[in-house]
Amino acid sequence: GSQHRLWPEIEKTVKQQVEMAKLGVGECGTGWQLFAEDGEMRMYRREEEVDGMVVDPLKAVHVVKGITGHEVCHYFFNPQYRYDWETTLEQMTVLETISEDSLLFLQTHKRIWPASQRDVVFWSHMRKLPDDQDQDGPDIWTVVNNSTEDSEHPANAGKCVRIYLTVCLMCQTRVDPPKDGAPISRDNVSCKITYCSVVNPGGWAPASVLRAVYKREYPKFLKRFTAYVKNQTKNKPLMF
Ligand SMILES: CCCCCc1ccc(-c2ccc(S(=O)(=O)CCO)cc2)cc1/C=C\c1ccccn1
Repeated sequence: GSQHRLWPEIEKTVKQQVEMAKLGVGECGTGWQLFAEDGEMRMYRREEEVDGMVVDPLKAVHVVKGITGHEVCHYFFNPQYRYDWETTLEQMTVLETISEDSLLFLQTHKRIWPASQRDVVFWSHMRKLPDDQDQDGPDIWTVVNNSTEDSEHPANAGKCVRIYLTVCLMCQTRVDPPKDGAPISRDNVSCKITYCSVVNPGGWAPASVLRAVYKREYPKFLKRFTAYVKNQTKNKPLMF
C-alpha cells in the first residue's frame, strides 16, 4: 500500500508514463519511425543509444474489438496468465506482493543467440484513471512495469545479464451502444491499446542483434497477447 518504500516511485512513474503514452507519435516530435504494421496495429521506434548500447524506445498502438481496457490490463498484470502469452519467458517469480495492485517480479528470459541470457527485476502496478479527454467515457486502465533493485537478487550475480526496462500498457475502452437500447455486448466495445517500452539490455549486445530481436519479437508479442485476451474473454461477462 501507500506506506511501502516503492510507493512514491510507483506514483511518480505511473503518472509520467501515462502522460507519455497519451502523446501521439506525431506530437512527441520527430524521430518516431513506423517499423511494423498489421491490421490495426502500428509499431514505432526511435533509434537511441546509451553508452553505445541500443535502448530504442518503442511505442505501439493497436485497436482490438470485443475486449475492454480492464480486461487487457487484468491479463497483462496477473502472473497466473503470463506463461500463456509471454513466449520468451523462461522463469517468473513474484518476489513481493506490495499491494493487491502492485507486485515485484523477477523474470529470466530465454537466451537469444549470440547474446547471453537476460533477467530483470521490476515492480508492476495496475491502475484505473479517469480519462480527462473523455469525462463521461469509460476510465483508462494502465499497467506500468519498471525495473528496480532487490537486495536478495543483485544484478549480474548469476549467469544472467540484468536488463533495465520501463513499460507502460495504457488502455482506452470505447463503447458504441446498440441503437435499439439492447444491453452492451462485446460487439459494442473496442479497446485502444498503447504499449510503450524502453529496454536497456544491460551488458553489451550487438546493436544488429538487439534491433533484430525487437523487430521480430514486439509485433509477435502484441499480436499473441491481444489474441490471448480475446480468447480468454469471449464467453465471459464484460469487465469495465
Ligand atoms: C539480447 C536480447 C535482450 C532482450 C531479452 C528480453 C528482455 C526483456 C524482455 C521483456 C519484454 C517485455 C516485458 S513486459 O512488457 O514487461 C511483460 C512482462 O513480461 C518484460 C521483459 C524480453 C526479452 C526478449 C525478447 C523480447 C523482446 C521484445 C519483446 C518481447 N520479447
